[in-house]
Amino acid sequence: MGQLPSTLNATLAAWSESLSQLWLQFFPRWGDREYKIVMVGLDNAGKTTILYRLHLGEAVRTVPTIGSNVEQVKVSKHITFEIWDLAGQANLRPSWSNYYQATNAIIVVADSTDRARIGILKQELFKQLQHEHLSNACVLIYANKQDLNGAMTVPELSEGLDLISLKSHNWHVQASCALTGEGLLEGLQWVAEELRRKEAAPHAQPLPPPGPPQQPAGAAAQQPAAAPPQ
Ligand SMILES: Nc1nc2c(ncn2[C@@H]2O[C@H](COP(=O)(O)OP(=O)(O)OP(=O)(O)O)[C@@H](O)[C@H]2O)c(=O)[nH]1
Ligand SMILES: [Mg+2]
Repeated sequence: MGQLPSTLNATLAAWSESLSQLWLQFFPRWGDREYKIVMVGLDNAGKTTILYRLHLGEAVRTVPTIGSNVEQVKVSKHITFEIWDLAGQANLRPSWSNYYQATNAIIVVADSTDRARIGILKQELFKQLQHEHLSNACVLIYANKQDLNGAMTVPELSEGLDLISLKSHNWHVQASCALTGEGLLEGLQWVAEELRRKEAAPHAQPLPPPGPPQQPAGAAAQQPAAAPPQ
């Protein structure tokens, strides 16, 4: 059999690629899906430790984050989360909203031993959830540092954050220890289930389409995956 001319070959390949992209767009359950998650919380809560525990499977040494870290975490065969870890220091919190566009879920990390600042975390939580780009996001709260003496239990933390009055968003509190990884995947599985449930709902608001990661306005330069966390 004769060979197809190379231009025809290239055209056929391009068509085939476009068709498969179109297919994935209309039948996303049959293709891979990527969702954007933003992780916030006060300084020293354990956000960066959580991100790298999930991404690398080990506890890394951290320094306080200035800017952000972002990594991909695969939660199932077809679902990948792009998780943004933001800086928790008080003067850096105003930058959080620069990252919210097209966010599917927000993770709030609490240092469960930090009883003194639970009121500040509550204020931040309720303030952030008023942001228009988070109106359709579900909320996972990690009650982190459960390995430490005096850590608030999940009911104690829920009360401290007054979650009973949080009606605008679906939320879930997950006990966790970032050093061992305990509870981290369970939390992400809740998020995955929430997103699946929303997509399956007959009148679900459309989720932002999967696509290349967006560089948030004003975001700090990203580190390569292998660089040590900030
Ligand atoms: N015992 C214990 N220590 C933890 C846990 N998670 C994080 N840490 C420690 O808490 C400290 C702060 O952790 P980070 O991950 O840097 O905190 P962060 O929330 O990213 O802080 P910022 O970047 O300043 O917002 C580090 O010394 C971590 O090792 C945990 O589950 N248990
Ligand atoms: Mg950090």
